[in-house]
Amino acid sequence: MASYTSSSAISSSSLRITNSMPIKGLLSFPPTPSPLLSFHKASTFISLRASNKPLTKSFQVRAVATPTESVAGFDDMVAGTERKYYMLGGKGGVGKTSCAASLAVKFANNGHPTLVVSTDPAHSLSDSFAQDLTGGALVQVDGPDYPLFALEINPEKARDDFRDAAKQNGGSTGVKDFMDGMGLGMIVDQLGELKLGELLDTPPPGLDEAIAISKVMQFLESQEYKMFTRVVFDTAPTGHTLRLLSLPDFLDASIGKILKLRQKIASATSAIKSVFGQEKNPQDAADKLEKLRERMIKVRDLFRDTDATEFVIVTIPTVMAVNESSRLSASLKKENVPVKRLIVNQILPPSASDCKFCAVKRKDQTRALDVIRSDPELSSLSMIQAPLVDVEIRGVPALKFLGDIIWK
Ligand SMILES: Nc1ncnc2c1ncn2[C@@H]1O[C@H](COP(=O)(O)OP(=O)(O)OP(=O)(O)O)[C@@H](O)[C@H]1O
Repeated sequence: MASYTSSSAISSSSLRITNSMPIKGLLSFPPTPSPLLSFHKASTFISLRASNKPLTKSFQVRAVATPTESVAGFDDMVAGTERKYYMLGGKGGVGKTSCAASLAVKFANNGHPTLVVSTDPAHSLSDSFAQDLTGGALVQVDGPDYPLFALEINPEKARDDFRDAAKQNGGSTGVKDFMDGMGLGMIVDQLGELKLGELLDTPPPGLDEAIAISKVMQFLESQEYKMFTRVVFDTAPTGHTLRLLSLPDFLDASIGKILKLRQKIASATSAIKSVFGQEKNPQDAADKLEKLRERMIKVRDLFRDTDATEFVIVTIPTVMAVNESSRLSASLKKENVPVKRLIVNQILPPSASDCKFCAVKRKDQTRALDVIRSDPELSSLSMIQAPLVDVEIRGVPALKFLGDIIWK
């Protein structure tokens, strides 16, 4: 059993225990990974700080742990230099961002130039890293050993781009009215069938995210971003993710139809041509839409690529969250999205003397864990148990701490 004191480095160069309290246990700080967590003390204070920088921020994390049922298989996740994508998703508030950010930190500390992307319209990556990552551009995260960049995609901006491209290609209600007035009923019918006006004016949940992910694909195709060998997505809560999965197919079909329609209209009458003549460069708009369509197909294929992609479900030990995770797992399987791991986050740490509240809570959690073990969808997944720690997980040192517990 390892014993760490104030002089022991608990990680690669960036972190050091700075107080004098000993930590005893099998906490898996490199280089001594352990398959089990078992603590002598239920909780121990450690203080972490970035060693190469002035001690502007020092904080304490109460290290708590609980026995894990299986390990994450991080060796497998970190192996190879070809690019891999990890998408973390689950019910709102279960800890998706914390788990995604901790995985990204761990990849970066293990030699992978890593990109972590939030496609959740309610971003919390900035909060998680305690760094301003807003603005829709790549921002380098301070702290990890290898480059770690974060990107919060602005879904509204992405949607506006899409809306503009689609409008220029005949999707707007204005063009629809015009064509109606011209007696081109057949085309109007097709537009009606596409329900495009509705789609663009009140986009269904998930559209933003689909477009955001397609935007990320656009980034990743460029030479500048070729360096990233691990890409971690912090996705929106379950409902959005589920809709997102069916959206690329839907959009693929819709955009294909818009493009065909555009061709038909363009050759129909010169009057209609003049409508499209309002575009500065109609060919540009068509190309933009065609590119978006291609990226949508890539996104769809990426979700199903067993070699390159894995969807990790994050849940908490409550029956409600577990049931939702089960439905998510079923939907992902139906869509042929590869899922192997389930993180059960915020498990109460062991304690010799539970208060009444904790005892009831623990019983509840045990019941939820039993539900997972007997759930036909979830029982086959590798279950990773992550402890509830009694401080907020904020900043790289704290994320490293969490990551070293979860990703082993
Ligand atoms: N294992 C844990 N122990 C203690 N606190 C945790 C743990 N995991 C997450 N938290 C805290 O729970 C809160 C929600 O976590 P997080 O933002 O990661 O969840 P989320 O699923 O991404 O939420 P949302 O659905 O709102 O995006 C944060 O304050 C985070 O610090």
